[in-house]
Amino acid sequence: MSPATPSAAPLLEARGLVRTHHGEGGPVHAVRGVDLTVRRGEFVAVTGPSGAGKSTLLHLLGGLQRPDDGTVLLDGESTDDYTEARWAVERRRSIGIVFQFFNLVSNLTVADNVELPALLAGSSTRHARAERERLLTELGLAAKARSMPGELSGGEQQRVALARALVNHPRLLLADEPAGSLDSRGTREVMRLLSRFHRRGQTIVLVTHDARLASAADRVISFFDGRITDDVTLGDDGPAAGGGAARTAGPGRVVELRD
Ligand SMILES: Nc1ncnc2c1ncn2[C@@H]1O[C@H](COP(=O)(O)OP(=O)(O)OP(=O)(O)O)[C@@H](O)[C@H]1O
Repeated sequence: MSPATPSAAPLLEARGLVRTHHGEGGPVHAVRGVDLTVRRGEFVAVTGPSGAGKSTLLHLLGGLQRPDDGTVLLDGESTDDYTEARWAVERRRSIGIVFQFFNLVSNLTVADNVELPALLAGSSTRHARAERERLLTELGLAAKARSMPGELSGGEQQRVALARALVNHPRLLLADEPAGSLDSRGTREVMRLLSRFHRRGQTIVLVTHDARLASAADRVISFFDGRITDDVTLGDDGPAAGGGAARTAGPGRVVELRD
């Protein structure tokens, strides 16, 4: 199957995003004015050194943190007036998130971890179970449905987290260093799965400090000191939409991550 062709309509837009953290050591200007447009079907990687502000940016895009200035638009709609509750609904229904440390509910089985967001979003028990079975089978975890998260390897836990993030068919998947705590095998597996879901049309924004992982995406944004410093569409002659100087690059893709 060939990669999904992004449509013209932006799924996600950031305009002039600014976020300063106020810690004990004084203000940290984590995001200093970011303009970014992500089209439906794109797989965008945001890469840069530790402390560049990548996680903060991802948190702003998913409503986990609020910007000091600027706007996030989802499907063209401003989120400026979104309450925490509204963002929570958005994350339950249309924005899936995977984190470096999985964030599974440790006292729920694998099956329940995956079903829970579906039930919270209003799915029937039957539908939630069917979706859970489909995803766990696809991710090679059907035999682990009754296990507790702590009984699984890191790679398996991250696959459960991926199933949980995808169970409601979100428009957007945000991934924050999803392979950051995995060994090389687990890393390859997670990246292969991200590529697979992307080929089926899943829009993904991946944050990683690892440039090799970033090259599994079809667009790579370099982030440094709170700003976009480069925006490259890989293996495509068209410019990337919005934010930073777009250019194209053919070679250097990490093809072995694809299945
Ligand atoms: N809640 C917070 N309070 C204070 N400072 C913070 C907070 N969160 C992040 N920072 C600081 O903001 C800067 C950007 O952090 P962020 O986690 O966004 O960067 P990153 O590029 O994702 O880094 P890493 O790759 O190490 O996760 C860092 O200097 C970090 O210490």
